Amino acid sequence: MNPEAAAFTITGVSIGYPGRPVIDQLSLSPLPPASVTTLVGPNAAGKSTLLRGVAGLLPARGVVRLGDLTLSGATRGAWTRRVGFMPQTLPAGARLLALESVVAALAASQPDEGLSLSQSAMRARAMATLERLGVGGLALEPLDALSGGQRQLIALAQAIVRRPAALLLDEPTSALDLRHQEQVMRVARDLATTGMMVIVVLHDLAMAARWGSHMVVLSQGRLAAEGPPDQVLTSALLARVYGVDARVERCSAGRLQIMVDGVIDHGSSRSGAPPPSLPPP
Ligand SMILES: Nc1ncnc2c1ncn2[C@@H]1O[C@H](COP(=O)(O)OP(=O)(O)OP(=O)(O)O)[C@@H](O)[C@H]1O
Repeated sequence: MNPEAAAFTITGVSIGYPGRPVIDQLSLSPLPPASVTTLVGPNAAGKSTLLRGVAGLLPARGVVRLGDLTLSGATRGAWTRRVGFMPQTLPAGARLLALESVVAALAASQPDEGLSLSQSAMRARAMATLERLGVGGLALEPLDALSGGQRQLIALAQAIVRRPAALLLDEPTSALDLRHQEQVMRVARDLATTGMMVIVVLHDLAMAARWGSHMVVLSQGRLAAEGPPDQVLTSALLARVYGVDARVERCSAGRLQIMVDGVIDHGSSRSGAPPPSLPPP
């Protein structure tokens, strides 16, 4: 168990952009160490804004706490060493090799760690992280030359190489094939079993239900629901938050499946009809 393992709490948090409030006074139940929470919600609900705010990349009001450390009270270095963040996309134009970029992410945490890994130890840890994600073969490739999915895996390696106590992953599987999706979610779960608190933004609700023990649903910057996925995911929630007519069923393997029957328009239900503003086919 990670000795830094501690609950992650978000209380009365508001985050936004100049002239554009997005997250409004959000409070969640404490997210315990050794857990995977999935963060879901419609486009523009504020999921990325929330993660970026609690990662310390956007100004946030309210209290974000990891154990006895708070976002507002910690230095940026102390917070980012303990709270790892994987953005939706890697910044464009990075000229580094993949391995160098992971070493750089690790090196950035060194002064705060109170220990100084040698260059070769950092390279070894970075290489092991790439191999764990199945992309050791990309180590000497320039980031600019990688596919979208490959860049996503390198971004994940950069986030986890520091071994943070809390890990925030923004749609880590959006560009990945089925095998890599499975691999990434397994890594997230394995990291949680070492004591890490992991939050993962996902659009695939069945995947979110499968991999998370706790689900948070955001809608228009506010909390729509949270709790165990099989209690949160109901037809009523999907209608209210996503505007779809859908059924939630358990398949023979015991996993939740979502079957969407149509879009809810003007009070119609299960019509499957296009919105009235569209021309007839
Ligand atoms: N840099 C920015 N400046 C101003 N507004 C922004 C900025 N980034 C996002 N927004 C706005 O904040 C709101 C929430 O966006 P956010 O990206 O957090 O949503 P999301 O739930 O992650 O969406 P998606 O599922 O589409 O990725 C949107 O209305 C968006 O237009």
